[in-house]
Order: sequence, then C-alpha cells, then structure tokens
Amino acid sequence: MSNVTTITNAARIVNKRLFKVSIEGNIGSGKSTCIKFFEKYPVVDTHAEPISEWRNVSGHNLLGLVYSDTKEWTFAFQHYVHLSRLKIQISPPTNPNITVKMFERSVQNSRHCFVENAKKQDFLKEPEYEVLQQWFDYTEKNLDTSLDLIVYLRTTPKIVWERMMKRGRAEESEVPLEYLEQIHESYEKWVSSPDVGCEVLTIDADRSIESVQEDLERYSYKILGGNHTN
Ligand SMILES: Nc1ncnc2c1ncn2[C@@H]1O[C@H](COP(=O)(O)OP(=O)(O)O)[C@@H](O)[C@H]1O
Ligand SMILES: Nc1nc2c(ncn2[C@H]2C[C@H](O)[C@@H](COP(=O)(O)O)O2)c(=O)[nH]1
Repeated sequence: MSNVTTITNAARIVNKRLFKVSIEGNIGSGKSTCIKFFEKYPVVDTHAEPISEWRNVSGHNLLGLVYSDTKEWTFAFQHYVHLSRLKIQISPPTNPNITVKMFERSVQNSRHCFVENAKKQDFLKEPEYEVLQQWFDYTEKNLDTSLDLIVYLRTTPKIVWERMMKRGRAEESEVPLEYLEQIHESYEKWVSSPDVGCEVLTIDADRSIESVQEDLERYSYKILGGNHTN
C-alpha cells in the first residue's frame, strides 16, 4: 500500500473518531453566537466562518466584491468559500482529547444552498455552475467531508434581516430582505431533503438568545455526539 493511501486511511480513521457538527442557518440567525456557546467544552474544536479570510484574499475583499457585483464575483467567491470550508472540514483535531469538531456552515451548505440559489438567480452562468459541481463531487468522493449532525437555526427572514442590519457589517449594508428570503428557501429545501446525509436538529432561532441557548443546553448531549459510536 502506498504512503498516500496509508496516510489517507489513517486520516479517515482519525476523522471517524470525531463527531462532526455543522451549525447552519440564514445570515444573522445566530450561528457565531451558537459556536461561542460551545467554546466552554474542552472536547470541542470550534471553527467560526472564516470571514476575515474572505475579506482579505491577497488584499482583495471578496465578500465586499460579491455583494457589490454579484454576477461578476459569485463564481470566484464560491471557489474561495469552498476552499476555506474544505480546509476546516478535513483538518485534524487540534489535540488528541478533541471528540467533537463544530463549524459554522459546510461545503454541503455551499453546494446545496448558496450555489443552488446563485444558479436560480442567474448569479452563475451554466458552465460556472457545472465547474463548481465538479469540484464538489471530486472533494466529496476523495476526502472525508461527512457530517454527523446539522444544527439548523431556523429563522424568519425579516427577523434575521433586521439583526443583520443592526449588526452593521459594511459589506451587507445593501443586502435586500429578498435575498435572505431566497437563502431561507434554499435552506428549507436542503435540510428537509431525504438526501441531506445526516441528522438535522432544528432549533427555533427567532426567539431570544437566552431561549435559544436553553435549547442548546437541553440538546447538548446530542450536539456533542452523545450517541455517537466511533
Ligand atoms: N436569538 C437571537 N436574538 C436576537 N439577536 C440575536 C440572536 N442571536 C444572535 N443575535 C444577534 O444577531 C446578530 C447576528 O448573530 P450572529 O451570531 O453573528 O449570527 P450569524 O453568525 O448566523 O450571522 C448579532 O448581532 C447577534 O448578537
Ligand atoms: N454568496 C455566498 N455568500 C456566503 C456564503 N457563505 C457565507 N456567505 C456570506 C453570507 C454573509 O454575508 C456572510 C456570512 O455571514 P453570516 O452572518 O451568515 O455568518 O458570508 C456562500 O457560500 N455564498
């Protein structure tokens, strides 16, 4: 057996001991707040969305570009989002005591939510969409990007649009409510699909931070892989 195969198999074995959880939800649904909530558990590796990377790709703010000229920049942005999510999802744990890897959104989300919406809204040309799909297919077949659980923070678009505006990210200042409605529809279709590929724990995230965190505590056994067999 070649060294590459041996290393790949070893990585799969290490990865399999990890319970992998993606925190999913619309813009402003509370994903980052949720990730911070679980930082208190020493067995959990948390990974926030790498927005600072997207804002500085060799000096270029891809997040700003994709919102300023969506048709022009969606193809490039989705490539970079895929790369940044892949690095998180296939990286080994930071130490041997880690049993849970928790991250904000996933390559599965990019493929089945944002890229699908971009195609539907003509932000992507057909050949661009196909190129992205082939990237997703290749990485899904050749790397372990599997998920054990999706925690879906379900929200109402109007509520998260108001939170997004209040949060005040410069790049998002012109994002219309209609876009969050589109992303909401893409999420609802994806997480309710029989092909979603893992369990989905849905939490009503329209409620107060305190109420959401009460649910996160209540379901922490499941979210931290309590029933997970290695
Ligand atoms: N349940 C909630 N109720 C009210 N505001 C919230 C709630 N969860 C998060 N927020 C606030 O809304 C904004 C978006 O939260 P954040 O965790 O950054 O969401 P995301 O990472 O999904 O974009 C932040 O200003 C945050 O303080
Ligand atoms: N076009 C895309 N935009 C994306 C993708 N993943 C994230 N994002 C955007 C949405 C937000 O403006 C920002 C992340 O902020 P949150 O508030 O959702 O944490 O980045 C994508 O794949 N495509």
